[in-house]
Amino acid sequence: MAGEYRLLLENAQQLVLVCGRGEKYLLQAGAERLAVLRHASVVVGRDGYIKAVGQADAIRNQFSGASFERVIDCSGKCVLPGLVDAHTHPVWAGDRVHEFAMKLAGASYMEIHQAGGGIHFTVEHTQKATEEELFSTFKHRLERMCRAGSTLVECKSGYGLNLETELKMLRVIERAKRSMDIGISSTYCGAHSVPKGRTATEATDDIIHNHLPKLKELKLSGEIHVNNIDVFCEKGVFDLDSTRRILQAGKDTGLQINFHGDELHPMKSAELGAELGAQAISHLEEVSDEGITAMARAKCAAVLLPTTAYMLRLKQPQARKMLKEGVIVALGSDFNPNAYCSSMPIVMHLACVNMKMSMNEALAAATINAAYALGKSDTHGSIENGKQGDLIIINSSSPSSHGHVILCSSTG
Ligand SMILES: N=CN[C@@H](CCC(=O)O)C(=O)O
Ligand SMILES: [Zn+2]
Repeated sequence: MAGEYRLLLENAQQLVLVCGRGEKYLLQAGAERLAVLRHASVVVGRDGYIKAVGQADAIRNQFSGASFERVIDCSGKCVLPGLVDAHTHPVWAGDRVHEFAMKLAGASYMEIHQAGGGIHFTVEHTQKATEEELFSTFKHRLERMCRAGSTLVECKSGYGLNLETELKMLRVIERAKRSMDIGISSTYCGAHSVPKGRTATEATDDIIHNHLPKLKELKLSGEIHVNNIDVFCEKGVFDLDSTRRILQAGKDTGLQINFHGDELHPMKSAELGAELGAQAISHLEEVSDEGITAMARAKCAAVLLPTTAYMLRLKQPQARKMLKEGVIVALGSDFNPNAYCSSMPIVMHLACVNMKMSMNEALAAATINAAYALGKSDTHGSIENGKQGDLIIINSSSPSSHGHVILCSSTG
């Protein structure tokens, strides 16, 4: 085949497609049998999309007359789809390392929050920071994520709470979306905490009557395009009723529902998410059995966050039960000032050790299923013709050994 192409990754020892038949997600059985080709190659076109995947010999013959901007010999190496991080809070100012000492001394996450620290501390500093300062630290954080293999990252606002600062955060995320070689799914999380001096009902009304209409206006003018809506549905933060009102209003504005639920207390968040048609719910350490059943039925992804349970010494989310019941299990780093982990390989490792997921389940959860949680599994999360050429090469012949990412190519 003649023509000009961007990239040829040639003769990988293992080309881990994850899936290869247009699957939108993998349940337990599918995750156990990931699609893998040996001695295989992949071609990415100049538009950044995958044009061919197959045995190295067949690709060599098929593209014998073609030219490539870059050819990489992947002999002895392993190629995987770029990792997808389905939950991060990466835009903020103000270090909270002092709270780590408080937690080690026995304070709980909620005790610190209720005493005006935690999210409130970060909000105070983020409100004062300039857009430029926020962008500069955010950019470095994204670069670190990319170096660890993430090529698509969900990024939340939520340390502004007032409209002005929420928009500042969303503008920063939008700027990265347009200027950086990493995919971003942006989330409006104005209901991350109840602002000091307000009730949850007042905050809910403000979000519904002021924040969401403004987001709609900015979308129409092409200034900011947000993908998801999030609420921290938790005892002492937003109760089930306020959560329902905000999520429904967000959905009516055209946003995908993707929210924090059942983290510290059982809230029936999973049941609510399934009823509202949520694309995903994160955390779920305290999910009920009925909630798990409802999520499986509604094809609502569970975004599990092993760093949070580790950092806060919470009980682990019941990954095994969710998988057994047919829930789509995805993973996220939950990168935030309280859980400073930008590496999806570490997240996958924690998921295996602490949540008892198999290595293949963790890989499916950090690729195709995380892409599904963001409504992007048509274009991301596996190595298939027509998908974005987001690929990582590791200097190891097997995806599960201790290889390092040596190239992370994202077409943004
Ligand atoms: N639980 C709520 N939000 C974050 C933590 C944010 C913070 O503490 O700054 C989470 O997902 O873990
Ligand atoms: Zn979070």
